[in-house]
Amino acid sequence: MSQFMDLNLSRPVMKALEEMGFESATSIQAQAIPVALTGRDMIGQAQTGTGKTVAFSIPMVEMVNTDEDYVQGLILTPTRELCIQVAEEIGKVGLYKRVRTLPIYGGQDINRQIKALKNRPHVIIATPGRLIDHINRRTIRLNTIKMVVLDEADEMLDMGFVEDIESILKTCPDNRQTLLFSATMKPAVKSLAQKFMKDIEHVAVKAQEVTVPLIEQVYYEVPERQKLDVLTRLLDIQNPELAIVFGRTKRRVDELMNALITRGYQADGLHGDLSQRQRDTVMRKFRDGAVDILVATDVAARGLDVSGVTHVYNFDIPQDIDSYVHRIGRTGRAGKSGIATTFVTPREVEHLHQIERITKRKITKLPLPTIAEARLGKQRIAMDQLVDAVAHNDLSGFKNLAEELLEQHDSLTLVSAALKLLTKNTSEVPVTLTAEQPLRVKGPQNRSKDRRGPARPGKQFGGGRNTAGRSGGKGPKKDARPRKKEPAFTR
Ligand SMILES: Nc1ncnc2c1ncn2[C@@H]1O[C@H](COP(=O)(O)OP(=O)(O)OP(=O)(O)O)[C@@H](O)[C@H]1O
Ligand SMILES: [Mg+2]
Repeated sequence: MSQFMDLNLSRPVMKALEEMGFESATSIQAQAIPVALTGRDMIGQAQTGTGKTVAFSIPMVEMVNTDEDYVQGLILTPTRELCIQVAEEIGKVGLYKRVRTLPIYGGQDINRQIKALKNRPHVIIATPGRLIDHINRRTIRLNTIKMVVLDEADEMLDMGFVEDIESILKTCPDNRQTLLFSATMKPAVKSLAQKFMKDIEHVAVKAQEVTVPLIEQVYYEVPERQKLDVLTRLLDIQNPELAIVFGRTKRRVDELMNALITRGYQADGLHGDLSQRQRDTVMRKFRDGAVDILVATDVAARGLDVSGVTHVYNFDIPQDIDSYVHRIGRTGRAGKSGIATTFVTPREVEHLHQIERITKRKITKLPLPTIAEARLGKQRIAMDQLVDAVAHNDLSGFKNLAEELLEQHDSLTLVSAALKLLTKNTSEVPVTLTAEQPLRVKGPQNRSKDRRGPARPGKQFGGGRNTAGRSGGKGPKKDARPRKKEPAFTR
């Protein structure tokens, strides 16, 4: 464990880190920060949830000269939610240095952004599409940029942002510093790096495994039409603090969210067809714990850091192995443990084994949960609620009635009745979901349904070359128009 103290950081940054409650630097922070502070270009790779955001936020904040009122730093992120989150994190690191930050993302009123730009932010955090819009309108100029960070660089390339990113990097001064971070890398990133970075230092935290050991990984072989019952049984048994359930398509996410609500769970959905206002509301409710189940497409797979996510469920097996790594990485963050559960239909079992082979990690097969186990789980939840009420509620207004009841019935019967009333009885309400086709990505004719663009040798199910992915040469896709970026069948 390294101390931040050893990294030669400025006082305001040290004070901010202290306030954030960080005692020591994580491995990637200890390794990447000194390199980045020298001004060198860097590729940083470390497992999910290991603090890469702070690893680039510190050098960024240290680099900014707050005596100057122009944009000096740029951070690109693949999704809007991540853009907001990274802006908040860097805002915290830069608080005492008074670094002004501004998130710029699609779906938000552009005039509001133009107005906010008048406050002369030092660091802009942006999704590529919207940034390009601003560059074209000349409302943002990048000729004063000293440092660029690409967070989740591989994902941005996968999403078809390659042309946008190239044109953004071309607009920045040649002598800028470029940092690139992700938990997963692939050849396309290397070729981007070769084109736009100089004298690159590779900082990779040597991990035994691609996935985080603190995440327990299990799977269930379950026929498509039984998935919902199995999920609700698991939710009853496991009673997650917060859970993310990943579905393959937007339709799937909508249907699943409604099904869970029908069965009495507090769920909400996130995907690219929602308005930005809806997306913001969903994320806020999930972060506040007002909903405890977030049903989402892969739009939530990358970078999102919500504390309290104890469980991730892959209701549908992800389209590729990197997506698996990032999805399950929404739990087991910052040293906490988590459980990642994947459903595979009988025809998809081979995909699961491929994930095991490539991540070099066994995923344990478990027997399907029974109705009896789920019933017991629900009763335990009811019991917890009752015990919680005993501990945290002022019950004085109920005591007279309670005494009256105890004159007529014995306490065992009364408590049992209270438990019965508290036990959820909606978990088996029949709901039908539209069936998803099993994952098949072997032949080119199936690839048209593939979320991912370029071939990723050894990482993609089936291994063959992709012919119709998202970066199929159809030009840049703007995040201002999420529908284009997120094919209906994928997100
Ligand atoms: N030095 C530290 N000590 C304790 N917690 C930390 C430290 N640095 C970061 N964290 C916390 O760890 C969590 C994960 O950090 P972060 O989101 O940066 O991970 P990441 O490596 O970017 O993961 P991903 O690959 O999923 O994007 C955050 O809640 C962050 O506040
Ligand atoms: Mg991250």
